[in-house]
Amino acid sequence: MTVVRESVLAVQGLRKTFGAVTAVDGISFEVRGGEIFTIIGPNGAGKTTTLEMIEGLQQPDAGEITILGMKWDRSRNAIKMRIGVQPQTSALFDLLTVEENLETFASFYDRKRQVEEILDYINLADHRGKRVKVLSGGQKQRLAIGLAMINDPDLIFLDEPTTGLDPQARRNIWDIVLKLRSLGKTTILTTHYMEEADKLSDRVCIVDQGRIVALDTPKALIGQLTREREIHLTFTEGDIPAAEAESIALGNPAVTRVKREGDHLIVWSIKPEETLYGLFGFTTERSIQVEQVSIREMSLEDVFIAYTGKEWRD
Ligand SMILES: Nc1ncnc2c1ncn2[C@@H]1O[C@H](COP(=O)(O)OP(=O)(O)OP(=O)(O)O)[C@@H](O)[C@H]1O
Repeated sequence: MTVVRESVLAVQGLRKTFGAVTAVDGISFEVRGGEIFTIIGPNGAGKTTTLEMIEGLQQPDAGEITILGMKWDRSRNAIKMRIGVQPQTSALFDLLTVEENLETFASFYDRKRQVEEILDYINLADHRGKRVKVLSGGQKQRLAIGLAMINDPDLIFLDEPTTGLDPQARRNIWDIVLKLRSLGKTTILTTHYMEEADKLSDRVCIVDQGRIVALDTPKALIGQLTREREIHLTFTEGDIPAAEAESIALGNPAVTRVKREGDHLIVWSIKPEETLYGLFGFTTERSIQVEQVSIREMSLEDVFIAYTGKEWRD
């Protein structure tokens, strides 16, 4: 059975320029209920500007935004009640405690979740009495997400919630994002981290220079790439067996390219299993020992490079 989920956000032809800079250059997409939808792109790609226009914080030069069936110009208050925007950590009240920050934000809304419940979701119950100024970067980000959840929104916006955090603190944020999905919430996330987009997202929208270069599930984006895979082999007995294996690999029609650096051989093949089978046939026959073998999986980073021709930098 196919479950058709309703559209919670539709963006059509969004544009924004700042003087000579076109920050957002005709962006269109649709987000369905319950999705984690990630906008990823390098610095200056237009992620924040796109998000802020959708959040009603910046006025687009052109384009249409429909949130939960409503438009900003006609239903500003109704939209604000049903969305949650993660504030910058600099907007938290430094001298108030975690709990007091949550209570203050809760007082702005009629519909709200219990502070207790939010403390559990963001895993800060043990730190509820601490002032914000003594929290770690990761704890501040978790509190900021908690503040975005306080009005029990249907749609939550998280703008680079993990930038600058260490790997463990980033994972703690991922857990919260996944919890949001299990609560049935829709999350729109921006990030520079490809691995994060891959792990968390139902769909990823890759932007570069204000335009969408690719949009799909991480699996589909990676699957659309060439079937070519990179095989790495390191030979125990050094350069000579590696050079022989190089010539065997070059004779395989599935192999598109070979590169050898001393005892290390890299083989690009559109049929990696078949190529490896051939190479292992040769090494077994010649009693050549292979120290290490690996096949590099394609990632969203390869998708970005394939679509833009540019290297990715975090
Ligand atoms: N208020 C502004 N005035 C002038 N230029 C702006 C303004 N806001 C954004 N820009 C420019 O628009 C482009 C897109 O910026 P934006 O912040 O949306 O990108 P981003 O993808 O969020 O980048 P980052 O990952 O660095 O946050 C950049 O070239 C930026 O310098």
